[in-house]
Amino acid sequence: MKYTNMTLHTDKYQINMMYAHWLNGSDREKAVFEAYFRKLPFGNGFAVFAGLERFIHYVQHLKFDEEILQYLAAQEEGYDAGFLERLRTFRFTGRIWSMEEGAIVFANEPLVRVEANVFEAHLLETALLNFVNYQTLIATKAARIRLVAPDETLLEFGTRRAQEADAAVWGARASYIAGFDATSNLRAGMLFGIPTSGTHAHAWVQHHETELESFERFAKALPNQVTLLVDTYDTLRSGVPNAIKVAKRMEAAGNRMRAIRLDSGDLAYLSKQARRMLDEAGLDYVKIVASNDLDENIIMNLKAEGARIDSWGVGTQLITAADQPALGGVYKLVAREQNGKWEPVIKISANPEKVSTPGAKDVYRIVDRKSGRAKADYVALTGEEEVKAGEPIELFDPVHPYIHEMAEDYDAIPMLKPIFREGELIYELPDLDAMRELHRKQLGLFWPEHLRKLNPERYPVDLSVQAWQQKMDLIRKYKFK
Ligand SMILES: Nc1ncnc2c1ncn2[C@@H]1O[C@H](COP(=O)(O)OP(=O)(O)OP(=O)(O)O)[C@@H](O)[C@H]1O
Ligand SMILES: O=P(O)(O)OC[C@H]1O[C@H](OP(=O)(O)OP(=O)(O)O)[C@H](O)[C@@H]1O
Ligand SMILES: O=C(O)c1cccnc1
Repeated sequence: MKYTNMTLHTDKYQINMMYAHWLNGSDREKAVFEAYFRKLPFGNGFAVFAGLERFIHYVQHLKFDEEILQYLAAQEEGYDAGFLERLRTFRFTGRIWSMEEGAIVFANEPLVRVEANVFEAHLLETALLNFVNYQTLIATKAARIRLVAPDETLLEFGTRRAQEADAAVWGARASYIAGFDATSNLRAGMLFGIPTSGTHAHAWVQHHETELESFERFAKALPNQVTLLVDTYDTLRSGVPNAIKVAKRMEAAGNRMRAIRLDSGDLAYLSKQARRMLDEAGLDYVKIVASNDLDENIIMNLKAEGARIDSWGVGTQLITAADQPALGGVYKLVAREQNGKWEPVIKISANPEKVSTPGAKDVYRIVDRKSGRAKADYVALTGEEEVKAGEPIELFDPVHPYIHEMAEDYDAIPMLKPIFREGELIYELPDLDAMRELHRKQLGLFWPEHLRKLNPERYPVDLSVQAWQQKMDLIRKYKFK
């Protein structure tokens, strides 16, 4: 890579706003921004948060080096030399709170909160949204696939179709957090410690005189890792019978074939036939892997058809989030410091869903003590004490306020964790297996109605009365002044 410094991985307007703040002398005024999305992807009932590790690394390594400063100096904006000098010593000195990777998250709740001088807070927007929107999208897609295949092995095969190299490795990581078992991408394996797995391509078979010879040679080369691709010529007449011959020879030498792979045709029919043939040959331990443009809908259909598939290889549809290629996460200013005091700010819109919720906020997952299940997420202003003390709180839907109830016997789990304080990293990033475990445990908090793939029941994200009241007051102020 020619250039790995990510500091200019931002939209030019951030630098222009930083410049204008610097010229006006407002660059050290404090601001609070929150990142959230307004609509869940894929019609799903939840999303899986991911992207924090990359964001932390980015924040820690922000540096306007000589090459960057020279590039900025040459821009037609004509930035003042004093501004460039200010950038030379730039580092992030603020505070950040975030959801943890693997957490179950919802629309209209803060996922990341940045409290910093406005100069620093602006710079982070683009990269933060870029990382979190993509990784959260892929983790959510992976979670949908995991939910339809709870007991099978899931292999991430997407690199060749990913939107370039970063998407491949970070997408592999996001998939692993949300329940995939392995990736075919060795770089993702090496960078993040994700288990890796690989079979062979049709080219291996085509490169030999006969399919049987190709299978034998492959089995000889990798006796502990033999998965044979059986659909190059004729799956049931040639591929499976040849694989059986090789498996039997392996048995005689004290080895066991792992699996066969089906990559075309009717995967339900072929897997049932192949299973029967393998079982009849006494090879019930040889597993069946399937691939070929799979997604959660096809996998669910295949299972409903009684397909005998132990392991699913999923590429294109997962890594490109093919049915929804972007998550619309946004980063909005919610408060600013004025004469040493915090002042909430609002963005009004003709579209009610786009009216922002003013004030710095925390998110609590309200878990009913009787059922042990999550009832709602409760978004409260950062200073509010009732929910922290477990006092009765009113849960009401901010879009339909007539829908409300009191919560009394609950545990409130604070969802936003402190990540940076005065520019110092204070969060210990868990390893990937701990993130997977966190994800699995969080899923267990929800009723299945909120998790189902098709038309899930909407999980409530409620505003505290104070947050709601403050929003109403500001709407009135701007609408009627
Ligand atoms: N029993 C089934 N029910 C529903 N969908 C299936 C079933 N079997 C396979 N599919 C899916 O149908 C699609 C078939 O795609 P397509 O016709 O392009 O594949 P093919 O012709 O079998 O193989 P190739 O990839 O070599 O073209 C794939 O997405 C596959 O996963
Ligand atoms: O289908 P995906 O979910 O993306 O999974 C990865 C695919 O990549 C490989 O085939 P390749 O793309 O090389 O060729 P093919 O499409 O002709 O099978 C593999 O055999 C899978 O079919
Ligand atoms: O290992 C495999 O079988 C594999 C890996 C990537 C893409 N298609 C298949």
